[in-house]
Amino acid sequence: MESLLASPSVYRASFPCASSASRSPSRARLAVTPAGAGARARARSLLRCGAKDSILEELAQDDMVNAVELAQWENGKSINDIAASQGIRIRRHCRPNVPLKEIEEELGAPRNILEKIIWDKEVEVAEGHAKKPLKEVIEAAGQAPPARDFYGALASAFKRNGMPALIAEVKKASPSRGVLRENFNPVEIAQAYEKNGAACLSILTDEKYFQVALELDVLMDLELEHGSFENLAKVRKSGVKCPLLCKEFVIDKWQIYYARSQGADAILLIAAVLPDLDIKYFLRICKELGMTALIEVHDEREMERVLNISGVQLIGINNRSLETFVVDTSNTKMLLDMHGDTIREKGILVVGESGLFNPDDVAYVQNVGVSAVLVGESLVKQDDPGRAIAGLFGKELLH
Ligand SMILES: O=C(O)c1ccccc1NCC(=O)[C@H](O)[C@H](O)COP(=O)(O)O
Repeated sequence: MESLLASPSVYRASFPCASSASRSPSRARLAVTPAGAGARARARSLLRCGAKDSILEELAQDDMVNAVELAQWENGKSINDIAASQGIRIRRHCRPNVPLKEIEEELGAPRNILEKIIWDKEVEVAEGHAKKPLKEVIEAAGQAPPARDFYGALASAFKRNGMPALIAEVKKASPSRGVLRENFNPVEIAQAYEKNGAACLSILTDEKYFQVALELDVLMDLELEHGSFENLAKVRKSGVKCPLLCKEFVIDKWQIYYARSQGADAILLIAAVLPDLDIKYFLRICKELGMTALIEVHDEREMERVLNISGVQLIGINNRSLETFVVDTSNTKMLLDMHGDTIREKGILVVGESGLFNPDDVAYVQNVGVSAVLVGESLVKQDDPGRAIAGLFGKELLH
């Protein structure tokens, strides 16, 4: 773990971002990426001027980053330019210490709820860095009990049941659905899910948008609150054995180390938010920590991007657009009809996410090639979320 403790100064400066959006965390990362002698030399000198970071060293020695990515950095493109060139519509403000009003004068209001969530997350993560410096969080991650095998648990549950493995979601509320469960006891729900055959659990850690019962328009005007990983830690400490997914809006490595320190075995990476280089870098961190990354896509462009990244084991296809909230399960079929062969060749396991309510829905996504499902609303809303699992699958799941 020691090799991860210190990073070159470009990394230490990544939060808060420098004042201009062009000096972004992603850009800082690009500064140490390879693909050509110049890049390697720059990477080496950055590694020299800071301390050792094994992930950076590894990135500096292989060809994970292509020439286009490097050229974008060399031409001084901002994180938002780079993201837009990859079809990403979510913009970053990269100014966590600036009042939102000022940011909105420059960028306009957030274009949708996902962008709003990310803008708030930038502030929350900067506060996290200030309260618990990265070094401390990395040390805590290193001292946590080893991560459980999230991918392996899904693969064996799929085999055992002949049905998609279940990642059962522990969430109180969501931006699209409001409050799902008034009497919310995350530990009780997690234990009931495990008892009734869930292979893994997904724990929402965003406090503002997933745990507060408010109408969307009110939510959009709220003052910022701190994120919470409390439920994750509580479930981990309760004796639940299932591997746990930290369902977070990850934009910075601090969140991954923090999640690990709180007991997460897997983390969500959203392709609609993260440029390729961030995904590659975060995948490396997950690997070092023994964690699984669930990489979420919603459309064809995101799927193509993710399939071009090596080391991806688990792809989630979200049937819900996080920008419009429209849910359409045929999205999974459409993307698997197009890319199923490549996915099978690469041995990637696919998770069908959102909008699954009954055995027909589960059979539908299974028939198009899904090996696991991520389900929240249809379970958590029931009086007995554990027993609701048999209702969802049309039979009891084996442990
Ligand atoms: O669900 C939302 O409203 C939402 C809004 C913005 C970002 C993410 C959001 N949800 C995350 C998810 O996609 C679901 O929690 C997950 O896939 C489970 O879906 P469901 O079974 O439909 O609760």
